[in-house]
Amino acid sequence: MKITNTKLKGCFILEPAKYGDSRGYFMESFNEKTFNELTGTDTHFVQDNQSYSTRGVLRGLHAQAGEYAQAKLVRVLEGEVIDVAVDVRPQSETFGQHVAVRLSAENNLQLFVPRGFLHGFVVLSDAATFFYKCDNFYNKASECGVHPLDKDLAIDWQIAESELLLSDKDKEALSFKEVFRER
Ligand SMILES: Cc1cn([C@H]2C[C@H](O)[C@@H](COP(=O)(O)OP(=O)(O)O[C@H]3O[C@H](C)C(=O)[C@H](O)[C@H]3O)O2)c(=O)[nH]c1=O
Repeated sequence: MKITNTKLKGCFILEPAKYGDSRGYFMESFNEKTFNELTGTDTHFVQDNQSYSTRGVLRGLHAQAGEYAQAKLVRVLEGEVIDVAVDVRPQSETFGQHVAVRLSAENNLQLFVPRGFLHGFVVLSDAATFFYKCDNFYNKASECGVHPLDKDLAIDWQIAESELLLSDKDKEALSFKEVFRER
């Protein structure tokens, strides 16, 4: 397992070791001991999520607030996405900054999104199966979101806006400044 820092403290890109042979390949896609040693965290995931989306679907930017905040380890089982994590940790020096990482079944990369981040992704391939581990349970009442095309965040989703497909919830999401007005 290789780990790479991003410009956002605690947000890492991980690449599992892949063992190929004449049959195909094997990899440990996740190992708690290895993960915590490499990230220097004491993370225990409790819920796995999976979603399937066609090209242009954008899910996000979401987070759960307060005691139900979730760290996520995200990866793509099929297809390709641009995955985005936005730092909204109140005291962070990189508050409001984001990373955008191309994750695909091909490149086998994973992104660790710590608690205190907004998260979202857009599908670039014809379809994508997205899989992620969460270190806290789903709690609908704690859900919060920011519009993914927010002008202040200025995220480059690398796809024409005309191709995007958002849920009504995401279309109606507040702007970054409306959600974090006190900053
Ligand atoms: C997140 C979640 C949702 N649901 C139910 C609630 C709805 O009936 C249905 C679809 O939920 P939603 O439209 O919020 O799904 P996404 O738009 O993919 O949301 C996710 O999108 C971005 C990428 C994230 O990082 C979050 O994990 C999550 O917010 O699944 C559950 O039952 N459990 C869950 O953990």
